[in-house]
Amino acid sequence: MTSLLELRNVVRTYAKGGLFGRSARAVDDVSFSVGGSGPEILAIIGESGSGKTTLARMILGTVRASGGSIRFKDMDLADIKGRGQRMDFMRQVQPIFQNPFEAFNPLKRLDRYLFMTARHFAGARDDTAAEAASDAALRKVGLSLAEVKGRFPHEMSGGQLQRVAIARALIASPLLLVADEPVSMVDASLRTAIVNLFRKLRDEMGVSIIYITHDLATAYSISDRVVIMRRGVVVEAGDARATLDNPQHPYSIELKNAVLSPDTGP
Ligand SMILES: Nc1ncnc2c1ncn2[C@@H]1O[C@H](COP(=O)(O)OP(=O)(O)OP(=O)(O)O)[C@@H](O)[C@H]1O
Repeated sequence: MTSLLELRNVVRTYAKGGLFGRSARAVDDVSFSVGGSGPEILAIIGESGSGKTTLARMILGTVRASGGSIRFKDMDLADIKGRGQRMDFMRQVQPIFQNPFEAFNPLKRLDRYLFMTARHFAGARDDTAAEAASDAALRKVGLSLAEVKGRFPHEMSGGQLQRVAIARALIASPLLLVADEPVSMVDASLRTAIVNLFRKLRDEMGVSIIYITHDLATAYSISDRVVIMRRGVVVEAGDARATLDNPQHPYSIELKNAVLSPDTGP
């Protein structure tokens, strides 16, 4: 089985400015794959500035790699051309952002986003079809269209809104979700619900998820594999439990010791 997503020696540099045109590597020679043996949750773990968001943007195709290759289902992202190919890729690879209040325009009703996605990515031809597709997706995240219709973002809680964002992504029937710190702005009590939802999406809908986080505890509880990054470089990668139970790299050990209290495990 070929991987759903494969990164090989991916590099992203940014100009540092200054007289000599120096550049810095936000992502430096990163290789890993996702979904080689069926749907999975891969956590990318690292502290602020380790290059996680840059990596997510390259996978979503919104930032170009400066070097290396990113292949989605055997198609190099650099070769995607024209609106048709771009829309097809966007349908299959959907983003979930950190702050759902920033993901939605506060002046726009939430159902507008859902209906628009249903029309663009789920082939809904009229209002009835768009409503049906939206309701079906909302039900997968424990909501319904009746609860969301006509409401503005500020009329929902952070946890509800993040579930609406996930439902919007699901309308497209994606194969891969790229979730960048999706629970860091959500109350602790709702974090587990969203984390459990990701598990359900993997198991029941066959969606693979790249779960980007600095939180080792949630990464441990949901991911199948982990990639630990520091300053743009992968320092350790492997099976989630094995890696986080027994980290080998000094940075991973430091991260584990710093973040987790002894009684919460891993
Ligand atoms: N557009 C940009 N221009 C210049 N430098 C950038 C740009 N985007 C990111 N960087 C730099 O690349 C490095 C990695 O940033 P990135 O946001 O990917 O890290 P991160 O792990 O996601 O951090 P955080 O969790 O704080 O978002 C940082 O040093 C950052 O300053």
